[in-house]
Amino acid sequence: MPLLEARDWFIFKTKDGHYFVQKAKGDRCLSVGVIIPAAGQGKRMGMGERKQFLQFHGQPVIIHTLALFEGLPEVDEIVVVTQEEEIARTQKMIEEACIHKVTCVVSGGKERQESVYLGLKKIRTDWVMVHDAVRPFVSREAISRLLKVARMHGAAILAVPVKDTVKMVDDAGVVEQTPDRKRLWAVQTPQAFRRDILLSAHEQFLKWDAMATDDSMLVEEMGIDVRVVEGEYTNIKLTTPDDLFMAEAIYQMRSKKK
Ligand SMILES: Nc1ccn([C@@H]2O[C@H](COP(=O)(O)OP(=O)(O)OP(=O)(O)O)[C@@H](O)[C@H]2O)c(=O)n1
Ligand SMILES: C[C@](O)(CO)[C@H](O)COP(=O)(O)O
Repeated sequence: MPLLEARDWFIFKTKDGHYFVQKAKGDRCLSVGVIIPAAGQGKRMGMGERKQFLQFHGQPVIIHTLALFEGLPEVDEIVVVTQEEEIARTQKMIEEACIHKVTCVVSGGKERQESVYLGLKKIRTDWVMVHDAVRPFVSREAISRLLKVARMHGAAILAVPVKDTVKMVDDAGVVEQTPDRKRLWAVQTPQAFRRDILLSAHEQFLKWDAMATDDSMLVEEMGIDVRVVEGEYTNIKLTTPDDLFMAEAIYQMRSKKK
């Protein structure tokens, strides 16, 4: 919760004593950037080509994702983070696809978190969305909902209610606990933050030498409330080969709607 709410302003105090002043009513003149982490190996997909570069209906997966953000008026800048050896090829794909909002393609790190941090140090916008290159199906409507909430509160993420029952299981494969499903959400990207909040969170985790599987966790650990915005079940992350069948079904469903 903000430390102080004065009419149009929030003042946040984080666990390690940082203060952030957040203008409420989502100051629309603030610039919005997107960091696209695309430096993964795609081990679980298990294909020769890294999954972010797999051809899908005539374009690499990453280009489908970038084209979406290129077409969003709210987005001022895109920074792509990829493997060092993929930078030249990625830049060429971006040029050929006429993606003009990409200001730079930078080399990523061993972990997703490091890649995002390297992108964060390059981007200069007031607001930052972090979106996985391998989530090509997020909708413009969901992104607009996310930005509206983030502008009001400083941090927001897309997520969908969990459909299956989820259990905590110990190392011996024995069920330890069944959390209340009504309170469980499957988290997606984009995740949207004030850039200063996200940068401070990443730098704090670097000091702690700690890891997180999403950017929201870093901000949560700073004691800042992160709002959940309902996403869509079609906003899948291409992770394992079966996801490609789902991707084809989503693509066909959307083509029929056009
Ligand atoms: N060191 C890393 C690891 C992941 N990513 C990116 O983060 C997104 C989500 O990561 P994930 O789905 O786990 O991709 P991979 O790490 O490639 O998958 P795997 O764990 O199967 O290797 C992807 O766009 C991936 O390219 C990244 O930029 N840098
Ligand atoms: C950030 C994320 O997409 C939210 O669900 C997910 O945590 C990424 O996990 P990955 O193992 O790096 O794909």
